[in-house]
Amino acid sequence: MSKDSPEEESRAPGSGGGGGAGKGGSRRNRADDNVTILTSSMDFYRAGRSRASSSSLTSSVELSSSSLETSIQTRIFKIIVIGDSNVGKTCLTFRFTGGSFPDKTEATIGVDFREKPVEIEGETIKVQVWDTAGQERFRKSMVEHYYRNVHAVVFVYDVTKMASFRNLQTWIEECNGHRVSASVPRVLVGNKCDLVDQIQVPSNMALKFADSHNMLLFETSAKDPKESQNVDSIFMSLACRLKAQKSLLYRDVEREDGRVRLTQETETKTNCPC
Ligand SMILES: Nc1nc2c(ncn2[C@@H]2O[C@H](COP(=O)(O)OP(=O)(O)OP(=O)(O)O)[C@@H](O)[C@H]2O)c(=O)[nH]1
Repeated sequence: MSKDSPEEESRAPGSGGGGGAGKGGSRRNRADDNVTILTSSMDFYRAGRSRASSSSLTSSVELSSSSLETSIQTRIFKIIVIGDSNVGKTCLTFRFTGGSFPDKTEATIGVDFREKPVEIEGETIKVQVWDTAGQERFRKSMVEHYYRNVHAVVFVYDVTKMASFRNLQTWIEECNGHRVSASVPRVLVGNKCDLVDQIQVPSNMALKFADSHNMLLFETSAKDPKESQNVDSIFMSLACRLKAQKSLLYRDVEREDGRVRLTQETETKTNCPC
């Protein structure tokens, strides 16, 4: 799973830049407190080298009362990026949110979260990307926070490291073990495709795995600027899907420990521009 996992032990990279809760990871995440909006059903679509699948669900919204109005005005989608250490999670999130490849990275400790506002069908949405730690020792205390109120999950492997692909099953099990609904959209990303001479994970093998887990597959490179659009597609496909799923029809409001709990009915729209 990670560098500390049974299959592979690896080095300590490091999260270049970003705006995170970051290193150390034990402080409370502001981002985790606010929004939970969520998912229903809609067909996945193909984008670049991606494959389609579908799923459905109902959901609930939990907003801290003080931020209720603001949160409804600007929706925030929490997307977590999961996978072995060194597969390029930091670089992918950096590429999407900052538009570049970091010169240098170090092992992510806890989490780094970065936000990018995107416009979809006239609505500005904040895509909040949680770059998680791949090394077990740097993620232990944070795992609950990763999965809490998550809207979508990006599983990453390194196309030049078969072990990182094999470990995906463990990452998926961890995700399922944290009660992440099967209907929360998930995608699979094979990173480092620029290293063409070193590829160990054939596309057809990855595709088969993605299909069997109802996920889109993106094969891309955080490093190669020509692939930046494909990197954007990973997150935009999820944002479009989440937006389409969320027509908020509040049915029930109840107060719980100073928080307002809203039950929402979701409605599927199919006019996503992506
Ligand atoms: N060639 C190539 N190298 C990459 C790519 N993406 C990341 N790397 C390199 O892979 C190493 C690890 O990248 P990170 O983004 O730090 O990996 P990580 O998955 O965030 O690692 P942890 O924080 O330990 O979980 C760094 O040396 C990057 O420069 C890519 O697309 N192509």
